[in-house]
Amino acid sequence: MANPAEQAAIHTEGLTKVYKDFWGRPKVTALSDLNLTIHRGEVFGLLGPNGSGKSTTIKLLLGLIFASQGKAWVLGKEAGSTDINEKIGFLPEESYLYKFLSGEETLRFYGKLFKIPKDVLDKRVPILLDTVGLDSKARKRKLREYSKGMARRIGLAQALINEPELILLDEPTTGLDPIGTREMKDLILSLKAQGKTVLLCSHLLADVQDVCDRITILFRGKMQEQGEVKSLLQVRDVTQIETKGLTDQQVEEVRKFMAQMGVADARVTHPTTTLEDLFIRIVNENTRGGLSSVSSDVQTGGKANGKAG
Ligand SMILES: Nc1ncnc2c1ncn2[C@@H]1O[C@H](COP(=O)(O)OP(=O)(O)OP(=O)(O)O)[C@@H](O)[C@H]1O
Repeated sequence: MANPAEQAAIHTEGLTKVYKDFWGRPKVTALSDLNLTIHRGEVFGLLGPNGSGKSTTIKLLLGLIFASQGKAWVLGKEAGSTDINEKIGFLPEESYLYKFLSGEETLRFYGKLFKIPKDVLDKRVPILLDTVGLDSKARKRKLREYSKGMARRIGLAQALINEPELILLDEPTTGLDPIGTREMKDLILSLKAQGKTVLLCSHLLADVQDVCDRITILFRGKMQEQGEVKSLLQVRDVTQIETKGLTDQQVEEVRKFMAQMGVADARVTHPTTTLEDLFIRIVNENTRGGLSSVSSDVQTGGKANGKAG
């Protein structure tokens, strides 16, 4: 039988973290007995309110802190093994990038840290900047002039500089407007299409619902729920039939038919869209070039009010 510790992108068994105080006495149980298997190629969501143990889990997977009990494997090796770090990309909640470097210089700098040859970087850097939607003006500007959305984009490009197999994203849509959020979600889906594994930590439930195959919900360090997004959200005792273009009279016929079948509380309504879809449709309808032209307006239009962390 396949061994999940070797095969899975991430596998944990009884993973527990107890933070200790200055005197070495147990202070906070941040993570308790986490058993998790994330398959290669899936987008997996780690959900939970503030303080539920999401960042602790990421730090354990990256080998930045040690488990108090249990074990974690990443890409078939024990978490923290030096030879797997180069296969991992990480976008922290706050990107600590150098404010005096431009977007392009930032990527070259991190590329050099990974010892990526110059000729490879010459090709990869512009492709990555295109991928995250930083145009030719934006990529030359210093990060201290970047808006929060731009800082998030360059943070993601930096996380991808080593062409990682596994990408850990901590609150990737923080600070992004609805258009930037939609683009980030599309990017996550394109990473999945390239066969990458993505672990997405967030408390923004709509974002997670849109892109994740499976999720785990953490609360006070304990796993509360785990499964496929679709099946977790399915309301099993309600049947929904969708169709287009029914006249009011036809709707009335349907209602009568249901009543004849003995269905007392049938609701025949029009579905609602999401606020995000509505917002993006309005922006698209009012912009000649659609979404991409809006994001480049935002990048070049002097909206550099936020700070790159
Ligand atoms: N270094 C530390 N020392 C002591 N307690 C800590 C430490 N780091 C985190 N904690 C505590 O562990 C618990 C889990 O924290 P963690 O940062 O993992 O949660 P989180 O789900 O990532 O929260 P957030 O969404 O706010 O980032 C919290 O109670 C937190 O206060």
